Amino acid sequence: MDPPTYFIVISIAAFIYVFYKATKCSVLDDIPGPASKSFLLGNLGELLLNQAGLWYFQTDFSWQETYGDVVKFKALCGERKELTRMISGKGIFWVDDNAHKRQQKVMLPGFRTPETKNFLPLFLSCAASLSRHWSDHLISLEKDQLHVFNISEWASRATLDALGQAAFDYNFGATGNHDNELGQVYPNMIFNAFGSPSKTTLVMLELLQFLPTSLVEFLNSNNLSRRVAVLLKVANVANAIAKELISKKSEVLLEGKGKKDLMSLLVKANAGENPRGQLSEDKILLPMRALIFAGHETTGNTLAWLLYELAQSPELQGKLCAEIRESELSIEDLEGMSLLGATVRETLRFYPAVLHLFRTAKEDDVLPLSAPIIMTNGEILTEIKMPKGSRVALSIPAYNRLIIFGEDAHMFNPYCWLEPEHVKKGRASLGPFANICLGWRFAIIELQAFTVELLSNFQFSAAPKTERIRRESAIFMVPTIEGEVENGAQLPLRVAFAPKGDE
Ligand code: HEM
Repeated sequence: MDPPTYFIVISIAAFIYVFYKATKCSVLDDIPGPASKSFLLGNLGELLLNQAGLWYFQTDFSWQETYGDVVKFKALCGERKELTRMISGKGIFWVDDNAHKRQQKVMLPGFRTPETKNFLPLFLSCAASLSRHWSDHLISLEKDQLHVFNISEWASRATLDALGQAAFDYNFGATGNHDNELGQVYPNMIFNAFGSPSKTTLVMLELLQFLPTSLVEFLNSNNLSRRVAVLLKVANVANAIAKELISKKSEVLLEGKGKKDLMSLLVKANAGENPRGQLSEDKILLPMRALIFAGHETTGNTLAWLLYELAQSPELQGKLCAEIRESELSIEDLEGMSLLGATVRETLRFYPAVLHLFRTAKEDDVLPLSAPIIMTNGEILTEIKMPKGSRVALSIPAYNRLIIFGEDAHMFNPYCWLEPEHVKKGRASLGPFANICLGWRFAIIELQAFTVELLSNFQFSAAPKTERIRRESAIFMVPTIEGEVENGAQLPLRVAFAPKGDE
């Protein structure tokens, strides 16, 4: 078949499939939910073209309030695998079943509590490097002149450097404007690839996911669209650096001089596996891109949102500064800073970096419900029968505002984590710390270290554009400015030197 005919056949097959999907009846049809807004996109536009989470919990109209905690919505929602491959390679986020377990097992030793705690000095040093950069800039200004930094950009750069050093013993040079290629292509990568998509882009992305993987891989590898080009560029640079790093790590390990960064631990753990459980040489590259993806934009965006909240609340900022002043910077002290811990936890709840988890039932299954739901036909269900192939999108922003987090779950209130009752009701083990992220300890210590270092040196307050901040949905929750969304991730805050001592 020549390429044009092949393309026409594929397009017709895709259309028939889409038509079949859009009109097919399902046992899930009686679950309450909004009417479909578009034949091709269903309700996907409402989910992905608005501010992150808005459709679940905005006060004047919300899916959560109108339909409850389980909502049926229409979308093609094909397999997300190709999307995942393009972002993070065929690593832990792409593989299933046994391959997933193998990758988890090999990565786990790097994420245990003692190993993660060892990263504290390194995080503090990366945060100090950001502080120096900002200080130099502030010193160069006229006296009393306040400076507005794009916190989003700097948080992204600094957390990329922290990840590079902790995970790979590698300097991306993102904070210091060095000439590292990866340090240049990674910041803002997610927004450039996924931020503010048009309806056409969404339809194309959805349709791509119904084509055979090999064809999609071929199309993507040759596609010159701006968004795909961003991802390809990052993938190529990351793969080249990963290869260079792995060969260095293996040599060092063979000489018995392995370091304590995640990648060295991973190469070591893999070498210690029995040959059947070992990842092959090319597969050991896979975690690197997955780790950069999972461990940089997540903490970068969370840090930006945390500073945003502090800028809105001088009282909270002052109390945190006081707590930090009274403590040393050891790991024990960090653990003892209860308001700091509560603020980080509340930021993770209120601004969840990851917006959705997508899951597909591999076989007929039953989804138990924590509370009964009333179907449109009046039936009351305490569990949902999920036929094989059913797709579920878990909204983390919606989950994190459930009543289980308290009556004031719609407000940012770190103090609630200090109330013994709040934690006793089991909330501590929910949401932010749910058991799905390998890097959660890493993330908490990193966020604490950055907050301590930055608040020890600077004061944050709102800038003129701060009130126009939007929560952009770009796989992650990314801050942008109303009216300037096309300029990418932005969180402008005024930064000044912190008053010294009792000033
Ligand atoms: C604010 C920070 C973070 C948040 C909100 C977060 C959130 C998440 C979520 C929701 C998942 C589940 C994804 C899915 O199943 O589709 C996940 C998985 C994962 N995260 Fe994180 N993460 C954060 C930081 C980190 C860091 C710093 C690292 C590594 C340095 C990391 C490494 C991973 C890995 C390896 C997985 C895959 C685990 C598996 O599939 O078994 N994360 N994370």
